Amino acid sequence: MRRISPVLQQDNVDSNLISLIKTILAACREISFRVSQGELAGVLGSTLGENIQGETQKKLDIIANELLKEVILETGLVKAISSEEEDDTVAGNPQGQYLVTFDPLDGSSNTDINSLIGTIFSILPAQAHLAADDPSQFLQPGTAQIAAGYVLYGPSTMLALTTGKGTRIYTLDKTYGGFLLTEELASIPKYTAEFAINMSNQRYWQAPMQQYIDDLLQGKTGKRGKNFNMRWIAAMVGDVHRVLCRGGIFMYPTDTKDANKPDKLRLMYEANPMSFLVEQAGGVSSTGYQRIMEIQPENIHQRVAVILGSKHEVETCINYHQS
Ligand SMILES: O=P(O)(O)OC[C@H]1O[C@](O)(COP(=O)(O)O)[C@@H](O)[C@@H]1O
Ligand SMILES: [Mg+2]
Ligand SMILES: [Mg+2]
Repeated sequence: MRRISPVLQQDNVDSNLISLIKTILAACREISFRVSQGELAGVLGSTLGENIQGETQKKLDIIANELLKEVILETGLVKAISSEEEDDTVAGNPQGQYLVTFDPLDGSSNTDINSLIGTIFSILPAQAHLAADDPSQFLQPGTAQIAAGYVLYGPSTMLALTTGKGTRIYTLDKTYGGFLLTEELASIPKYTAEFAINMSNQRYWQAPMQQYIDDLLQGKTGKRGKNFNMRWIAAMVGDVHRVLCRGGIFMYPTDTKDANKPDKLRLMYEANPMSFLVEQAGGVSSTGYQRIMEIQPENIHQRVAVILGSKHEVETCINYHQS
């Protein structure tokens, strides 16, 4: 099985970018180790703090954020970072070639039940004309991403990574200490009979999503003419991993549950990197109205509606939004 560096070299990835990716993965290996120690490492439970988005921070959110921030900035390759757990962007080397955004710990509510969690990251090009402490340098659409990936801390620790030449899946070999390629090119089946959505929000969705789900739930005897199964992991990283492995449609639509928060998932830390991975595996990712990677971000903590996965099913869902 192949290690990461030769695979990336074969894809003609710049040596600085390879070294940045490997540094991010070194931090993820450390997070993976601490996660596997659970209560023994004292990493479970909540802190007294909240992040900028008013969400209670888990101890692991903070630990993962600090680890990633420190190692990424130490490389000297990065001009600034932006994290879900940081109110503001953090400046690095003014000469750095890259910007990194990350969700240090996705699926925080799963930490206390020993269930799936992960780290999501995205790498953008630095903007020469903007200062290292200027947050507007991050306001680039997802199409500008140079690389994106996630590390899933599950029964095994797995990495999905793209640099724009397909999405590859690696598994952490804990004896050797590095990630080995275990799936050359992920390919999301075009058709699916599996959906993922938080059904408890149904009454708060907009009409097109209500109608799409209603029709889908009718099964074989309804308009769709087939039965669907449902899964919900409560960690986007776990749901997207399933979609990459066997297809499916994952949705977190706009809702009216909280007037201050019509959308839940974050564009820069969750939606864009996952969209890049999904598109590179032959899937589709949209808000229902627009390709997610073409959204021009207006602020770093912006949230968006997300519909992603198997091409035919996502396009069917998009049609409900456009009729
Ligand atoms: O509470 P819900 O509706 O199940 O939300 C689950 C969603 O929230 C998230 O956990 C948000 O991520 P964080 O843990 O990084 O805040 C997504 O990963 C997931 O899809
Ligand atoms: Mg998250
Ligand atoms: Mg998070």
